[in-house]
Amino acid sequence: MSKPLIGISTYLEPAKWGVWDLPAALLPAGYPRLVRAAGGLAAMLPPDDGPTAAAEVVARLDGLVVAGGADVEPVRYGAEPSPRTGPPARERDTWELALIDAALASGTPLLGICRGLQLLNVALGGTLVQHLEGHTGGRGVFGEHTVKPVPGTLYATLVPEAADVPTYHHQCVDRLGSGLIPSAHAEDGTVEAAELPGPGWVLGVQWHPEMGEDTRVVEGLVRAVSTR
Ligand SMILES: NCCCC(=O)O
Repeated sequence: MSKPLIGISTYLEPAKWGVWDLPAALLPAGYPRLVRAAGGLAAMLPPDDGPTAAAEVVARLDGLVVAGGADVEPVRYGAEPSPRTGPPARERDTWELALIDAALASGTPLLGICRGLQLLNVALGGTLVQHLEGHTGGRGVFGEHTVKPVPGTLYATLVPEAADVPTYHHQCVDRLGSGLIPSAHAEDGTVEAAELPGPGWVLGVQWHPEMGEDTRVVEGLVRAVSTR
Protein backbone atom coordinates (compact mmCIF):
# COMPACT_ATOMS: atom_id res chain seq x y z
CA MET A 1 0.00 0.00 0.00
CA SER A 2 1.28 3.50 -0.82
CA LYS A 3 2.17 5.80 2.03
CA PRO A 4 -0.61 8.14 3.21
CA LEU A 5 -0.30 11.74 2.06
CA ILE A 6 -0.34 14.05 5.07
CA GLY A 7 -0.76 17.77 4.38
CA ILE A 8 0.82 20.22 6.81
CA SER A 9 -0.26 23.86 6.92
CA THR A 10 2.44 26.46 6.27
CA TYR A 11 2.42 30.24 6.68
CA LEU A 12 3.67 33.29 4.83
CA GLU A 13 6.58 35.07 6.48
CA PRO A 14 9.25 37.46 5.23
CA ALA A 15 12.39 35.36 4.77
CA LYS A 16 15.97 35.84 3.61
CA TRP A 17 18.08 33.28 1.78
CA GLY A 18 20.93 33.74 -0.67
CA VAL A 19 20.31 37.02 -2.48
CA TRP A 20 16.56 36.95 -1.73
CA ASP A 21 14.42 38.74 0.81
CA LEU A 22 10.89 37.69 -0.04
CA PRO A 23 7.68 36.39 1.49
CA ALA A 24 8.00 32.62 1.83
CA ALA A 25 5.63 29.79 2.77
CA LEU A 26 7.37 28.50 5.87
CA LEU A 27 7.29 25.38 7.94
CA PRO A 28 9.85 24.27 10.51
CA ALA A 29 11.59 21.19 9.11
CA GLY A 30 10.65 19.09 12.14
CA TYR A 31 7.08 18.71 10.83
CA PRO A 32 7.84 16.91 7.56
CA ARG A 33 10.60 14.97 9.33
CA LEU A 34 8.06 13.75 11.91
CA VAL A 35 5.47 12.77 9.27
CA ARG A 36 8.07 10.81 7.32
CA ALA A 37 9.38 9.14 10.48
CA ALA A 38 5.80 8.07 11.27
CA GLY A 39 5.38 6.43 7.86
CA GLY A 40 3.60 9.18 5.93
CA LEU A 41 4.39 11.31 2.90
CA ALA A 42 4.54 14.98 3.88
CA ALA A 43 2.96 17.67 1.68
CA MET A 44 3.48 21.30 2.63
CA LEU A 45 0.28 23.28 2.08
CA PRO A 46 0.82 26.89 0.99
CA PRO A 47 -1.69 29.40 2.34
CA ASP A 48 -4.73 29.93 0.16
CA ASP A 49 -8.08 31.43 0.95
CA GLY A 50 -11.57 30.37 1.68
CA PRO A 51 -13.62 27.26 2.17
CA THR A 52 -13.69 26.21 -1.49
CA ALA A 53 -9.90 26.09 -1.79
CA ALA A 54 -9.64 24.36 1.58
CA ALA A 55 -12.15 21.67 0.59
CA GLU A 56 -10.30 21.10 -2.69
CA VAL A 57 -6.99 20.69 -0.88
CA VAL A 58 -8.33 18.44 1.88
CA ALA A 59 -10.11 16.23 -0.66
CA ARG A 60 -6.68 15.33 -2.10
CA LEU A 61 -5.16 14.47 1.28
CA ASP A 62 -5.28 11.37 3.43
CA GLY A 63 -4.66 13.32 6.63
CA LEU A 64 -4.10 16.88 7.81
CA VAL A 65 -1.73 18.44 10.33
CA VAL A 66 -2.38 22.05 11.37
CA ALA A 67 0.94 23.39 12.57
CA GLY A 68 1.97 25.70 15.40
CA GLY A 69 2.37 29.46 15.13
CA ALA A 70 0.83 32.80 15.95
CA ASP A 71 -1.93 33.55 18.44
CA VAL A 72 -5.48 33.13 17.19
CA GLU A 73 -7.24 36.50 16.93
CA PRO A 74 -9.44 36.70 20.06
CA VAL A 75 -12.45 37.95 18.07
CA ARG A 76 -12.61 34.40 16.68
CA TYR A 77 -13.68 33.20 20.11
CA GLY A 78 -15.64 36.26 21.17
CA ALA A 79 -12.97 37.86 23.37
CA GLU A 80 -11.21 41.21 23.53
CA PRO A 81 -7.45 40.92 22.96
CA SER A 82 -5.44 40.91 26.16
CA PRO A 83 -2.24 43.00 26.20
CA ARG A 84 -0.25 39.72 26.18
CA THR A 85 -1.83 38.41 22.99
CA GLY A 86 0.29 38.68 19.86
CA PRO A 87 -0.66 40.56 16.69
CA PRO A 88 -3.40 38.96 14.60
CA ALA A 89 -2.62 36.71 11.64
CA ARG A 90 -6.06 37.11 10.10
CA GLU A 91 -5.45 35.48 6.74
CA ARG A 92 -3.78 32.54 8.39
CA ASP A 93 -6.66 32.17 10.86
CA THR A 94 -9.16 32.20 8.00
CA TRP A 95 -7.27 29.67 5.91
CA GLU A 96 -6.48 27.21 8.68
CA LEU A 97 -10.01 27.40 10.13
CA ALA A 98 -11.27 26.57 6.64
CA LEU A 99 -8.86 23.60 6.46
CA ILE A 100 -10.12 22.36 9.83
CA ASP A 101 -13.76 22.77 8.79
CA ALA A 102 -13.07 20.86 5.58
CA ALA A 103 -11.31 18.04 7.45
CA LEU A 104 -14.14 17.75 9.98
CA ALA A 105 -16.79 17.81 7.25
CA SER A 106 -15.05 15.14 5.19
CA GLY A 107 -13.94 12.89 8.04
CA THR A 108 -10.29 13.41 7.13
CA PRO A 109 -8.03 12.47 10.06
CA LEU A 110 -6.78 15.67 11.68
CA LEU A 111 -3.97 16.48 14.07
CA GLY A 112 -3.61 19.99 15.50
CA ILE A 113 -0.26 20.92 16.99
CA CYS A 114 -0.04 23.82 19.49
CA ARG A 115 -1.83 26.64 17.63
CA GLY A 116 -3.47 23.81 15.65
CA LEU A 117 -5.11 22.49 18.86
CA GLN A 118 -6.14 26.04 19.80
CA LEU A 119 -7.67 26.61 16.36
CA LEU A 120 -9.48 23.26 16.48
CA ASN A 121 -10.96 24.28 19.82
CA VAL A 122 -12.02 27.68 18.45
CA ALA A 123 -13.45 26.08 15.29
CA LEU A 124 -15.74 24.07 17.56
CA GLY A 125 -16.84 27.09 19.59
CA GLY A 126 -14.32 26.88 22.41
CA THR A 127 -12.28 29.67 23.98
CA LEU A 128 -8.64 30.24 24.89
CA VAL A 129 -6.70 31.43 27.91
CA GLN A 130 -4.79 34.38 26.45
CA HIS A 131 -1.71 34.06 28.61
CA LEU A 132 -0.14 31.54 30.93
CA GLU A 133 3.38 31.15 32.28
CA GLY A 134 5.65 28.16 32.57
CA HIS A 135 5.20 26.44 29.22
CA THR A 136 8.36 27.63 27.45
CA GLY A 137 12.06 27.37 28.16
CA GLY A 138 12.45 31.13 27.61
CA ARG A 139 12.14 33.31 24.53
CA GLY A 140 12.77 31.16 21.46
CA VAL A 141 13.69 28.12 23.58
CA PHE A 142 11.54 25.03 23.91
CA GLY A 143 10.87 23.88 27.44
CA GLU A 144 9.88 20.43 28.64
CA HIS A 145 7.19 19.24 31.01
CA THR A 146 5.21 16.14 31.75
CA VAL A 147 1.77 15.43 30.32
CA LYS A 148 -0.52 12.79 31.75
CA PRO A 149 -3.03 10.99 29.52
CA VAL A 150 -6.70 10.77 30.46
CA PRO A 151 -7.44 7.02 30.63
CA GLY A 152 -9.79 5.72 27.98
CA THR A 153 -9.03 8.40 25.41
CA LEU A 154 -7.62 8.03 21.91
CA TYR A 155 -4.48 9.79 23.10
CA ALA A 156 -4.07 7.32 25.96
CA THR A 157 -4.19 4.42 23.50
CA LEU A 158 -1.26 6.04 21.64
CA VAL A 159 0.76 7.14 24.67
CA PRO A 160 -0.49 5.30 27.78
CA GLU A 161 2.09 6.64 30.21
CA ALA A 162 2.96 10.13 31.46
CA ALA A 163 5.48 11.58 29.01
CA ASP A 164 7.89 14.51 28.96
CA VAL A 165 7.18 16.68 25.93
CA PRO A 166 8.79 19.69 24.17
CA THR A 167 6.67 22.75 24.86
CA TYR A 168 6.46 26.36 23.69
CA HIS A 169 3.18 28.15 24.18
CA HIS A 170 1.75 31.02 26.18
CA GLN A 171 -1.94 30.35 25.50
CA CYS A 172 -4.06 27.26 26.00
CA VAL A 173 -7.55 25.82 25.81
CA ASP A 174 -10.01 27.42 28.23
CA ARG A 175 -13.61 26.32 27.52
CA LEU A 176 -13.59 23.22 25.35
CA GLY A 177 -15.31 23.38 21.99
CA SER A 178 -18.44 21.41 21.25
CA GLY A 179 -17.82 17.66 21.47
CA LEU A 180 -14.16 17.91 22.44
CA ILE A 181 -12.91 16.10 25.52
CA PRO A 182 -9.58 16.59 27.27
CA SER A 183 -7.19 13.75 26.65
CA ALA A 184 -4.05 14.88 28.50
CA HIS A 185 -3.14 17.45 31.15
CA ALA A 186 0.03 19.10 32.41
CA GLU A 187 0.75 19.03 36.14
CA ASP A 188 -0.67 22.58 36.47
CA GLY A 189 -3.98 21.38 35.00
CA THR A 190 -3.50 22.86 31.52
CA VAL A 191 -5.37 20.92 28.84
CA GLU A 192 -2.46 19.51 26.85
CA ALA A 193 -4.45 17.40 24.42
CA ALA A 194 -8.08 17.25 23.33
CA GLU A 195 -9.95 15.02 20.94
CA LEU A 196 -13.32 14.43 19.33
CA PRO A 197 -14.68 11.04 20.34
CA GLY A 198 -16.44 9.19 17.55
CA PRO A 199 -15.72 7.30 14.41
CA GLY A 200 -13.23 9.84 13.05
CA TRP A 201 -9.68 10.63 14.18
CA VAL A 202 -9.43 14.20 15.48
CA LEU A 203 -6.78 15.07 18.05
CA GLY A 204 -4.93 18.18 19.09
CA VAL A 205 -1.82 18.40 21.23
CA GLN A 206 -0.59 21.56 22.89
CA TRP A 207 3.07 20.57 22.78
CA HIS A 208 5.45 20.18 19.83
CA PRO A 209 6.04 16.55 18.84
CA GLU A 210 8.00 17.79 15.82
CA MET A 211 10.72 18.95 18.23
CA GLY A 212 11.13 15.52 19.82
CA GLU A 213 11.73 11.92 18.89
CA ASP A 214 8.42 10.38 20.00
CA THR A 215 6.50 9.61 16.81
CA ARG A 216 3.53 7.80 18.41
CA VAL A 217 0.95 10.56 17.97
CA VAL A 218 1.67 10.97 14.26
CA GLU A 219 1.91 7.21 13.84
CA GLY A 220 -1.66 7.15 15.17
CA LEU A 221 -2.69 9.65 12.49
CA VAL A 222 -0.98 7.60 9.77
CA ARG A 223 -2.65 4.39 11.01
CA ALA A 224 -6.04 6.10 11.09
CA VAL A 225 -5.55 7.12 7.47
CA SER A 226 -4.56 3.58 6.49
CA THR A 227 -7.65 2.02 8.09
CA ARG A 228 -10.21 4.62 6.89
N1 LIG B 1 -1.31 30.97 20.70
C1 LIG B 1 -0.56 30.46 19.58
C2 LIG B 1 0.07 29.14 19.91
C3 LIG B 1 1.28 29.20 20.71
C4 LIG B 1 1.11 29.87 22.01
O1 LIG B 1 0.11 29.70 22.70
O2 LIG B 1 2.02 30.58 22.39
